[in-house]
Amino acid sequence: MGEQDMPTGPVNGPVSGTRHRPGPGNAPSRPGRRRLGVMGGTFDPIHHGHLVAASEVASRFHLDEVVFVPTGQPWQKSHRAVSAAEDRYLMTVVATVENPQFSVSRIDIDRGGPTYTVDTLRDLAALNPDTDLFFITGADALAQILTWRDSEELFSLAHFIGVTRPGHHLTDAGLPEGGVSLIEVPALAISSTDCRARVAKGDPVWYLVPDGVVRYIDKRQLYRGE
Ligand SMILES: Nc1ncnc2c1ncn2[C@@H]1O[C@H](COP(=O)(O)OP(=O)(O)OP(=O)(O)O)[C@@H](O)[C@H]1O
Ligand SMILES: O=C(O)c1ccc[n+]([C@@H]2O[C@H](COP(=O)([O-])O)[C@@H](O)[C@H]2O)c1
Repeated sequence: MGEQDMPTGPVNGPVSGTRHRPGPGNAPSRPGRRRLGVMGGTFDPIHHGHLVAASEVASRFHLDEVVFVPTGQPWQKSHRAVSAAEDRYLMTVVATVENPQFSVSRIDIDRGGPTYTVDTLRDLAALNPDTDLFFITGADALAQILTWRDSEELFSLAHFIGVTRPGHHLTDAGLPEGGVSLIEVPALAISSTDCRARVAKGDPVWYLVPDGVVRYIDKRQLYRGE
């Protein structure tokens, strides 16, 4: 099945409101350049929804690598306490260590201050010459993108890939034409919020997050008092 022929029907809600069919067909493809996926997130904790999204986009967009970038200070999550950046960073390393295509960057943590994706992409572009950047977002994050800092500049720095997420409507309405691709990924109704709540209640998170992350949460006693 060719990329343009892939099913566009809903897995967990319609992929609609698009100006083009979902898929990588409108993503830039420039010969000789590296293709680097960027998966930004708070990862508190990282779960299989993040990993499946990154893996699926890497395959469909023929990416050479996906770098996971844990946020330093996620300013749009200031209404709740976020775990220490070092814990979120280490859980992300533990979760990705066995996949040779995955890596983790500390740039947003080490920059300090509130995390803005425009800074993430500027820094990654400077560190990676001759590379095209593909920023991966779930449907919920994509819907908020016009509230991000310098949102108009984002689309000149990277191609954005919106992925389906159970309970959220995936759309590129209002976003620059050609700047975004929408794709369907295997539906995993997992959120970090739910994982934290489960740990707080004493419910298992086995198989929602990688085994090493279950052990890390336990070792560091994360989310117990929430
Ligand atoms: N189950 C999922 N399927 C697809 N994309 C996801 C899924 N969970 C998170 N994402 C995407 O991964 C990125 C990082 O998400 P984040 O670290 O905020 O996780 P979260 O589960 O949404 O966290 P929280 O519940 O704390 O808000 C965002 O673009 C988000 O939309
Ligand atoms: O740039 C911004 O202003 C901005 C505002 C909110 C979220 N983001 C980015 O969106 C990604 C997912 O964020 P979050 O808060 O849903 O984990 C992560 O890379 C954040 O840095 C970026």
